[in-house]
Amino acid sequence: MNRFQWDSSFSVDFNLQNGFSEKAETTKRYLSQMKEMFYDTNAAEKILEQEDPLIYEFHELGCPMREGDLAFGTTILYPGKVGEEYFMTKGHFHTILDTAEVYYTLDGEGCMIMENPEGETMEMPLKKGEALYVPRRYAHRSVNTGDTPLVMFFTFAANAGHDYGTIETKGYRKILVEKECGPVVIDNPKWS
Ligand SMILES: O=P(O)(O)OC[C@H]1O[C@H](O)[C@H](O)[C@@H](O)[C@@H]1O
Ligand SMILES: [Fe+2]
Repeated sequence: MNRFQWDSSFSVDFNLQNGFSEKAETTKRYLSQMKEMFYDTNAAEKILEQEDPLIYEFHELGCPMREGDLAFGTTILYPGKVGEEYFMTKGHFHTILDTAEVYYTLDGEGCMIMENPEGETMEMPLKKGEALYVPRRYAHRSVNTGDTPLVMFFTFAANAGHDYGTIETKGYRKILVEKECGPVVIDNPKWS
């Protein structure tokens, strides 16, 4: 749905603390929709016996997928864990692989896990007040390592597209888990 005139100028409210907007459309992802993505499937099943927690939600503006436009919005990733693994977004490659993305952390703390099709991986902290550049060709998944919502503003080429398939079937090479010393990046035991 195009509620905005993308060939004209417009402004949108985004709350600095919670990322919410009156104008944007909300999409919610619950644990039941992504339980296979966490490495400890038993821990996920156990949580789901009691409740189906909201893992994250994002707020977009229905930008047309046109070359030259910029899609933007916010993601609110809630704190929590499935077993030792922190709540995270599904993550994706862009269908047009050669397109980058910028994230600005409005609140909370976390980590961006990235990998390219050649298997090179990168992890970068998401810190309140910092912008993070996700380069072309890298799949990106954000992880909340704190105990408050991780709130991020993002923008990317409107025609980039989302490719979940590769990540959904193979998973990420690296995952972020909580150990006694704090958050640690480890090899994904489920990765194949
Ligand atoms: O697409 P997901 O991995 O579920 O993440 C949710 C959303 O958050 C990101 O910030 C992206 O820029 C959005 O395009 C994306 O759809
Ligand atoms: Fe993206």
